[in-house]
Amino acid sequence: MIASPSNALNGVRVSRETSERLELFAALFQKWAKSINLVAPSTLSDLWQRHIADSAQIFQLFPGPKRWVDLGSGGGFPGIITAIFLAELGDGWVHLVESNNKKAAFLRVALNETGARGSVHPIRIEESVTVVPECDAISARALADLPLLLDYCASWMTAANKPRAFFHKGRDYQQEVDKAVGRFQFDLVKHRSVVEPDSVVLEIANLSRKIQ
Ligand SMILES: C[S@@+](CC[C@H](N)C(=O)[O-])C[C@H]1O[C@@H](n2cnc3c(N)ncnc32)[C@H](O)[C@@H]1O
Repeated sequence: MIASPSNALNGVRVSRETSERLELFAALFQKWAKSINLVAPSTLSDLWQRHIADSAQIFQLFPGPKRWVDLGSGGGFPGIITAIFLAELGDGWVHLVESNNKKAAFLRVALNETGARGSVHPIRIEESVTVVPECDAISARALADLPLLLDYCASWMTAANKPRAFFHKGRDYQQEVDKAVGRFQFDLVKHRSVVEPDSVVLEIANLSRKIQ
């Protein structure tokens, strides 16, 4: 095992193969970001820390082969990074749901060129449950507030296999949790972000809707 290319993965050790895939993805991302707005341009100079390391922590929280759904994947965070980690294991799969056609095209190229394990669904999240009927884990970053995320995920998360969800959230996450508990019951683990001191990753399991 070697350190990541720029030592920017906050102590996460990755194999040479994964490191090379991440580097390839970073180069593709920089190239495409010039013509498509994949992330806020002001964050491009900090791609490794702000986006790749931030995304890598999701797979570290729930490692191993799994069927993932990444909602609103945008430029691939965290879905493509999870799919790159899975490539080394040769098992597991990430379904990337992204309704913007240009971003979906980029995601396809990124999967093909890095050999990551996933597929792109250029559709609305609201339609994706019929396309991806079962999963073990769900991720989403910078997509919606927690109540709406739980609405998006409810069909998967109330299935018998009880998937878990992992959501990046900023410092105001508690207000979103308070709003969500009005409508849902769930188990919650707050993981402090390894990248942003005030941010967290919310891990949610055993979701059910409260009877109103
Ligand atoms: C703010 S971006 C975040 C992208 C990425 N997750 C990240 O953290 O960089 C939100 C993305 O979700 C997509 N999106 C928003 N609502 C959606 C929906 N209902 N169905 C599918 N994609 C959606 C947008 O096109 C956009 O690319």
